[in-house]
Amino acid sequence: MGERSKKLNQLALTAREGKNPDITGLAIDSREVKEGYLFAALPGTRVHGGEFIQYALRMGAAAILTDAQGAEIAASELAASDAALVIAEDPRQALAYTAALWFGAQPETIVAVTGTNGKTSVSTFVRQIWTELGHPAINLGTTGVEGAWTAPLAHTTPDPITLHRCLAEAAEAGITHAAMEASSHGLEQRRLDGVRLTAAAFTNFTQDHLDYHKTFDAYFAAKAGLFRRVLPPDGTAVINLDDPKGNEMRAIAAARGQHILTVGRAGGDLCLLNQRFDATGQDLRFTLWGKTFQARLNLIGGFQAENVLLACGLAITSGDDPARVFETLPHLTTVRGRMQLAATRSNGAAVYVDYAHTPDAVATALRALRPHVMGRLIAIVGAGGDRDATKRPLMGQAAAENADVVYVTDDNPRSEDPAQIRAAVMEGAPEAYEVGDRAEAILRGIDALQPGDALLIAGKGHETGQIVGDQILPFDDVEQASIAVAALDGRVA
Ligand SMILES: CC(=O)N[C@H]1[C@@H](OP(=O)(O)OP(=O)(O)OC[C@H]2O[C@@H](n3ccc(=O)[nH]c3=O)[C@H](O)[C@@H]2O)O[C@H](CO)[C@@H](O)[C@@H]1O[C@H](C)C(=O)N[C@@H](C)C(=O)N[C@H](CCC(=O)O)C(=O)O
Ligand SMILES: Nc1ncnc2c1ncn2[C@@H]1O[C@H](COP(=O)(O)OP(=O)(O)OP(=O)(O)O)[C@@H](O)[C@H]1O
Ligand SMILES: N[C@H](CCC[C@H](N)C(=O)O)C(=O)O
Ligand SMILES: [Mg+2]
Repeated sequence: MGERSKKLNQLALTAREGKNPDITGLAIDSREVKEGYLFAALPGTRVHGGEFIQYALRMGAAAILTDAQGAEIAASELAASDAALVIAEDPRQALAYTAALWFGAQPETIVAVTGTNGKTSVSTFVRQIWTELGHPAINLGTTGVEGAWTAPLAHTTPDPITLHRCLAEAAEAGITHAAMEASSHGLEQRRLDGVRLTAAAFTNFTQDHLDYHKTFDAYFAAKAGLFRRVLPPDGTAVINLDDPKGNEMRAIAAARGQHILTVGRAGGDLCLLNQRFDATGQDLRFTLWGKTFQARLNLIGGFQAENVLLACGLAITSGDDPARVFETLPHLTTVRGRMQLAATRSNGAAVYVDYAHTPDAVATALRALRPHVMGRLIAIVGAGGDRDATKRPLMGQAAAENADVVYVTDDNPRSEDPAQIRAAVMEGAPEAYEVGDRAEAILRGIDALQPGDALLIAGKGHETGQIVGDQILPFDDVEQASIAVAALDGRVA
């Protein structure tokens, strides 16, 4: 029996007596099962994975991990099979710990970031800081695996098999430091269980994902799971105190015996005293435990200072000298698709691409640009299909309140009627121009730019495709902005 199979057995997943499978791999999807695999048949939102046990057994599964319902669904097939059956009360949790044991290795230092907005930004900045300080590092999340090696990921927080495979590959490749995003779906579905976290950060809490979590309380509880359950008692919680939910999250972390490092403008261990903006970024003055520091940040957006200080908090709590951490700040670079200067018109007007896809993010991104704009601020906004529908009018409203001109366009309609999504966004922005075709909206927004104006193209950030029905059509806001500027100004942007 292989070493990994022994570990699985040690886990004593109540394996069926007398059956001793020689496990060769793990799968969460029956279509990926190969001879000797353990298939995790999980309860889903559309269907119970138990429906696929029969297929998995046919493909050679040697063990099935499921719950009582899954076992009942496939009772007759399981009775006729030699495969070990593991019935767990929470099979997602059991799978996550099984994957952690199976893949084994993890980077020594792993930190996670949760919050409605800013996860990708903070985890990317932590990785950039670590890299500057000479640590082999990656970040993993919405933009995939980035840093010392890169790979695409389907989810912000991957399923536990993908996640633990990725962490093991990273550790085996010599990566010592990893910063990851903890999405609320990922926390709720226990995708992070078994990850040996040393610290975690909380950015902020505003509306998103109510389609999945149903209520704000349930959404918050999912995020709090990072500090209540996943981060161990001797870890460090880095908390943004400026968010109205910051104190509640701090109390949750403290009750679990975690060390606390607070970040904020109004106070905190790491306290932002002053920001002075200019055309290419900002100069910061801040204190750490009462001692004052200054640093240059070549990043647009007041909120990026909060993200950067949270990242500093994570780096410091992971053992790096604070003064050295702060010395890296002038070297931090724009996170792909976050307040990214995509093009400049020949009249000097700037075009930014940003991933704002929540009401708070749309407001924050537009407010962040205001100090940099002499003329009008123009916004292009849309909302994704098959996602929280209640945020759509609020996103429109956030655009209408914070921009001078608004274009409402399509984001990723997915299975929904794009016209209906646009209508919902327009409820909050009745004066907006409605231009369904995203490329045309970008062209029109850029055409409207006068000297001193700026345009924010919100919603898709780094994405390189537009999801329409079952298809992913190539689409890249940065590229479209360049094409539009070239067409209008007769030159390459
Ligand atoms: C709502 C949600 O998170 N769904 C995830 C969930 O799917 P589900 O529960 O609906 O699964 P299902 O379709 O009912 O199927 C049940 C089970 O049967 C299995 N199955 C299904 C078909 C088959 O032929 N064989 C088979 O074994 C499935 O793998 C699944 O385990 O479990 C699947 C397997 O792990 C995920 O792929 C799927 O992510 C879907 C695609 C998704 O879009 N998730 C998004 C919303 C998401 O997770 N986003 C977060 C947040 C991003 C943010 O912060 O903004 C992220 O971390 O990316
Ligand atoms: N600290 C912040 N406060 C408010 N808004 C922010 C903050 N940081 C980023 N944003 C806004 O949110 C957008 C998404 O940022 P980012 O990708 O870092 O968030 P995320 O939490 O990873 O999002 P996702 O849930 O899609 O993974 C940015 O493009 C910006 O508009
Ligand atoms: N991680 C986010 C991404 C949203 C991006 C936006 N372009 C959209 O499609 O809604 C989500 O799955 O809700
Ligand atoms: Mg993200």
